[in-house]
Amino acid sequence: MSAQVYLLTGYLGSGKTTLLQKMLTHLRAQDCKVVVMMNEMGEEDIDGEQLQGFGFPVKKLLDGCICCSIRGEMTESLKEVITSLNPDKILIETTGVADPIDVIDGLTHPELYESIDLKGIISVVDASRFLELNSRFQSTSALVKTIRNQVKYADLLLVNKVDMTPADMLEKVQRKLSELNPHAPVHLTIQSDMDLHTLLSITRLTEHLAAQREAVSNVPVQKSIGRMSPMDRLKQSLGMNTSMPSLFNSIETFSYPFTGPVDAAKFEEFLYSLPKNVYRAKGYVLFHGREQLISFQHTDNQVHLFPFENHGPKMVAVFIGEGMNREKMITDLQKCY
Ligand SMILES: Nc1nc2c(ncn2[C@@H]2O[C@H](COP(=O)(O)OP(=O)(O)OP(=O)(O)O)[C@@H](O)[C@H]2O)c(=O)[nH]1
Repeated sequence: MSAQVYLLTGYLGSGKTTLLQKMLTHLRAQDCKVVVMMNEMGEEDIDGEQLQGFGFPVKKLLDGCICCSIRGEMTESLKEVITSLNPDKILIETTGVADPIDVIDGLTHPELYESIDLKGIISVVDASRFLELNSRFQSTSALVKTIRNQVKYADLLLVNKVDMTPADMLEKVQRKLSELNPHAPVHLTIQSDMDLHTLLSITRLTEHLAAQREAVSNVPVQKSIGRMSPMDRLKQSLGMNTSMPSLFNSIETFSYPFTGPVDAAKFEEFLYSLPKNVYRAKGYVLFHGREQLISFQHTDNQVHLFPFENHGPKMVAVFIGEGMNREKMITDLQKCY
């Protein structure tokens, strides 16, 4: 059985550890095998110390951010945690400056894919500081992009520190959050306090959105155009693909198990022609006429293929993106054999 993974994200000091402690108190009362993975930027593990008393193993990833410098370490730690502890649930608290896209990248390592069930991305927002943070840095800065992605890709938003936030500011924060992510349920909280049964029953928004997408494609255009831009409306009326940002803005992943060796040139061509909404592809594949397993990596239209010494991993491809056309991608992959 795969381990249910909950990813806690949110800017520095927003209330992630406070929430984690509440989740652990709740889970301690149940017969549940839990592992906590904590990531801190420095060499000192401050928050981890606060979690020692709960009786669950705490795996620490220090001195780097799991979304970048120690992403590989997170993958290795996860593999080790899953094989040695076989937990029901893994709670991962990221650093405040981690971009969820990159963390998902670390979580979707082809060797981990089937052992992990990402239940959801929970984002804690400090309501008293969100507007200031959002405008303090240049809108193009990497940090603002990260802060926005923490909201944009959340499956559930905790708008925390409501006790420190004036009512008019709170209203503005909520408006801004719903512009960035119109789909995630929003919970206003003090000390990250919310119903934990609801929190733990979270599901990925992409699952709902896929159902919505199907429903939308079956209804007359007029019924589905309410939230589209004029350009998208025009495109849809012409039968073209729309970007539909407000409808389908959520990061999703899927895996494709290869059924045998593929043609090297065709597969490389497939990778190079992946559309821009596929942010990442990676996995292991066998090519016709070659014995060695090949590890492949695709990002931003760059493709890297290298022989992989270890024959252990399965032949599988993992994709990360937004609004991906899975059927077309699978059809194209099947043409590579
Ligand atoms: N007033 C107020 N303080 C809060 C609230 N939630 C959390 N805090 C306090 O804010 C501080 C930071 O909370 P943490 O839970 O450590 O935040 P974090 O997101 O884990 O912080 P980093 O690990 O630095 O990213 C702590 O002192 C908390 O007690 C709240 O709703 N209201």
